[in-house]
Amino acid sequence: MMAMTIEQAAKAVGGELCVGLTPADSRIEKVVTDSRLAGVGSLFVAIAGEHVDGHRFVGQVYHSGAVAALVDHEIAGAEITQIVVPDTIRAMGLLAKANIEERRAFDSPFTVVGVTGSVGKTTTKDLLKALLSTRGETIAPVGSFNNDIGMPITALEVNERTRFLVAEMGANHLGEIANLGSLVPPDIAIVLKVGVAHLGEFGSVENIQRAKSEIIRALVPDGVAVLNADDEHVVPMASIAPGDVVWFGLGSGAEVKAYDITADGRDRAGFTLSLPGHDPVRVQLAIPGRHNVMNALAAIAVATREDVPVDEIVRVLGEQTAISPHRMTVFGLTRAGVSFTVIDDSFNANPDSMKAGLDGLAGWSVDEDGVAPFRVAVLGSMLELGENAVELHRGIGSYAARLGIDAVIGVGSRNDAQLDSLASDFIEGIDGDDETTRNKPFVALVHDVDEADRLVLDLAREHENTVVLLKGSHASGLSALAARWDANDDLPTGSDATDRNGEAQ
Ligand SMILES: CC(=O)N[C@H]1[C@@H](OP(=O)(O)OP(=O)(O)OC[C@H]2O[C@@H](n3ccc(=O)[nH]c3=O)[C@H](O)[C@@H]2O)O[C@H](CO)[C@@H](O)[C@@H]1O[C@H](C)C(=O)N[C@@H](C)C(=O)N[C@H](CCC(=O)N[C@@H](CCC[C@@H](N)C(=O)O)C(=O)O)C(=O)O
Ligand SMILES: Nc1ncnc2c1ncn2[C@@H]1O[C@H](COP(=O)(O)OP(=O)(O)OP(=O)(O)O)[C@@H](O)[C@H]1O
Ligand SMILES: C[C@@H](N)C(=O)N[C@H](C)C(=O)O
Repeated sequence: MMAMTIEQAAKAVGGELCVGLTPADSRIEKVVTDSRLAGVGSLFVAIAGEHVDGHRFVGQVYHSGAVAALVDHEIAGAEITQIVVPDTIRAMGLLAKANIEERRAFDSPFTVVGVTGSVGKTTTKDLLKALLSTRGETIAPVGSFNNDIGMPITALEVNERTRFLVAEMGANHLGEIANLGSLVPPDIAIVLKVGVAHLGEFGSVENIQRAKSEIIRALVPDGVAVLNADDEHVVPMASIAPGDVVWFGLGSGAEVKAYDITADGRDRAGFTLSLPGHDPVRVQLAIPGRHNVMNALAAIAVATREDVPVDEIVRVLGEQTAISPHRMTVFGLTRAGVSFTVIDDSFNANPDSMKAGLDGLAGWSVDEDGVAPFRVAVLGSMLELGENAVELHRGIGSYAARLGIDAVIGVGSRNDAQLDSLASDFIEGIDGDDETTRNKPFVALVHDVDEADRLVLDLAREHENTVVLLKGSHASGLSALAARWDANDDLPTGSDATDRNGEAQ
């Protein structure tokens, strides 16, 4: 972070300073929210969580070298100097704001790129970090740290040497992006897509559109809006842009545009990139998922604006295989003597990203021995969709069948009736869809990930070249199954495990 003393930090957050054994003019080196990460020069922000209240650790962090604690009530007897505020999360946001203002006042170029959208933020952030890092030190969030805790944590890493900050801004309520944008106003703001993620919380697509447009309103004067030209809900945001608008997409309205899109047998997309003032150039993405063409275009729009040469863009995107975990991560697995391929897209789910994941699975073609894939979709329920949830789940079941997916396993829950019922709606969507009845996939409803694990093994034993997509909301537990498979941990035991898994016990 930028040079800041405890006293200055207290002023920035409007807190009351309770000076302990650390002098008020001690410099803060970094900000942590976890006492286990506190070290010399740390400011520890105490946050009350679901399991423990971070205030419990205020007494300890002094002994790890921390210089101050941000608290919502004074901890009596603690040696460390404390800054007392009404709300520590809010205060951490104000500290991040002060950090960015300090950086802007420092005499060297610095650019904040804000990224929002219903899908693709983290992927775009990862691609952007790789591209902008070729021009200067770039800070970007860990994973999808995109809320009022994660974004300030990221912004507080900015120091004198930082050239770019990529700030991911997420929301499931109106006003959240406005808040993030007021803390860290972007110089460039990307709006990827207005979809239906968190439709239940937002109430309507129009509200999602309003929420995403908050990032444009938060732009600095003359800030640049990078907008999806193909999304009817994003296009109107140009009317509130304070400066230049850069359009990306596949249609005629785009200036940063992809055409002649192809995909290899692992669904890695290639496309011809058209950029104003440049000859068309071929780009091959190293990450799977045709949907990532749009994310790549948004990142390219910013990169070209920041003078990353086109040949560098082509090279970086062609080499960038790693994005944040559980997003279309592909790995092979031999489990209980059975080999299959996993596409782990289990970070979360909504109808747009479910379709993208299923498209990715459908995009797999014959293996090197010419064996056609047996494509299995293991789908957990999608949460936060409100009154449209049943219909949207049925629509996904029917979408999977129409893509020709060979097997659909809905993963419900023994403990959560809503998760269980929505998972069964995937199957209902297939059963009730006349257009798919002639070519129906194998379908099954299971009630926990152990059952899904065993069933996938059965299918993979029967079918050579089985490819399995894992996709569901966080609460569906599929990311835990992905982690279990990645580590190739033991098979679950269960009443029928011996029969099903034979030698695996
Ligand atoms: C505060 C915190 O970090 N919480 C994390 C913690 O939660 P939990 O309640 O279990 O915490 P604890 O009770 O264990 O601890 C409380 C605090 O005490 C600290 N502490 C603990 C032990 C100890 O020995 N010493 C300590 O100091 C501890 O560090 C805590 O500070 O753990 C959970 C599991 O790992 C985390 O999930 C939880 O993280 C919270 C939720 C969080 O907000 N983290 C941010 C860093 C963040 O940005 N996380 C993002 C999630 C982003 C998000 O939620 N986004 C919104 C909007 C998305 C909208 C988008 N889809 C769109 O369409 O725009 C969302 O609703 O999804 C991430 O991790 O990805
Ligand atoms: N442009 C896109 N169109 C459709 N689906 C997409 C797109 N980009 C990503 N996805 C899907 O969404 C999943 C999550 O991607 P990513 O983490 O980049 O999105 P996000 O917006 O950051 O999500 P969150 O808000 O939950 O952090 C991907 O694994 C993929 O299935
Ligand atoms: C976990 C949270 N950030 C999220 O993305 N929730 C949605 C509903 C999901 O898990 O799919």
